Amino acid sequence: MSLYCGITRRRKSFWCCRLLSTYVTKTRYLSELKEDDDACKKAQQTGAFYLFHNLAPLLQKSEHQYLAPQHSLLELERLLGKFGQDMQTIEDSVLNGCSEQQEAWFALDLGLNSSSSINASLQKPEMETELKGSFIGLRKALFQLNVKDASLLSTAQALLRWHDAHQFCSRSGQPTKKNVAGSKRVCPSNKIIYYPQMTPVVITLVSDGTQCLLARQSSFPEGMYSALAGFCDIGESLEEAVRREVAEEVGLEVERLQYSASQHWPFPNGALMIACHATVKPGQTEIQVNLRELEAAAWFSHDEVATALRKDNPSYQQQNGAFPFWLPPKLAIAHQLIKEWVEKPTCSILPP
Ligand SMILES: NC(=O)C1=CN([C@@H]2O[C@H](COP(=O)(O)OP(=O)(O)OC[C@H]3O[C@@H](n4cnc5c(N)ncnc54)[C@H](O)[C@@H]3O)[C@@H](O)[C@H]2O)C=CC1
Ligand SMILES: [Mg+2]
Repeated sequence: MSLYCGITRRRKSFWCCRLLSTYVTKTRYLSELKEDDDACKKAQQTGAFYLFHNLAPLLQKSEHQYLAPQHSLLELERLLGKFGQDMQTIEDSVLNGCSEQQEAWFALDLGLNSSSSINASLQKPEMETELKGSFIGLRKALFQLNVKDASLLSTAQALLRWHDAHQFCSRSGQPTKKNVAGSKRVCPSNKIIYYPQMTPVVITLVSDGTQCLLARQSSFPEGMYSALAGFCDIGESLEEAVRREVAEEVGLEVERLQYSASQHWPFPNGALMIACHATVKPGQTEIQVNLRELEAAAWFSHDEVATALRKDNPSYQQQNGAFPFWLPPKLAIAHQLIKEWVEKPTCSILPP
């Protein structure tokens, strides 16, 4: 008993003396801001704001990329004042991260929830001039952002969209109230709490050991092929979703599965992409493309895929009547999955 207490005491003092890492400190700070409205309001005073207009982020062009400018609360108040917007607009902002020095970051949409959407859209060009930037759709800008800004703006957009779409309680029909950080909404009449949600999507690179299977939808840019993707159905495990999607889309049965990585993806409405490698039995590679979902699917050799991966700037021009084959850009998890296979084609072949 006394020995046990001794160990406990020593452990306790070890934990107390240990300096928390920057990551842990930052995480705990963010968690406090999500729970404590007063602390979060205080953090807004010294925080930085990313601005959006109808879910399009404010960006500034710098050579070949876009940068996401930040604004202080003071700058924001000046801007809202100038455009005759209500200061209460700031209450619609959502917390989307913080710096290592614990400067909290927020996102605010100046075009949504406006008392007059006509007025808001009229003001957009003037706001852009005032802010020395442009509100650009995330689909257009995502691949020209650095990794940090892409991740921050994707999260912010998903949160802003979720709040815009969840203004009312689905049970009572009453308006719901957002907490200051925007990590939840509560119905004042029945106390139901709504939390922001992501939709799980599986993305699978199927291989037969020497080739990999890539497909394209008619909505993809010409010539671009990617791994097979699909929304998880309710009640499905990850493994079941992969097996079903591959069967539905190309008529094959996968037999082995290896998890690779995951990524938050802002389209269409904020998805959690879960990436896997999978294999089919040698000789069972005949594809039957489901044309309701895909425009085309095909097996590609290691060389073809490795060459396409090396292309930094895909050409959208037809060559000999066809569009050259290219792959999703680096930021997309599909790219990472394909790169992993090129570097180690056996990564999807696990012992049975
Ligand atoms: N980050 C990346 O590397 C990649 C991301 N993706 C993303 O994966 C997503 C899913 O891929 P798809 O092949 O389009 O999915 P999919 O194969 O499940 O087909 C889409 C269809 O599924 C139905 N559906 C079922 N549940 C849905 C839900 N919760 N939301 C929307 N539609 C639903 C709709 O009818 C829709 O037209 C795409 O929206 C795309 O943005 C796709 C490829 C690469
Ligand atoms: Mg699909």
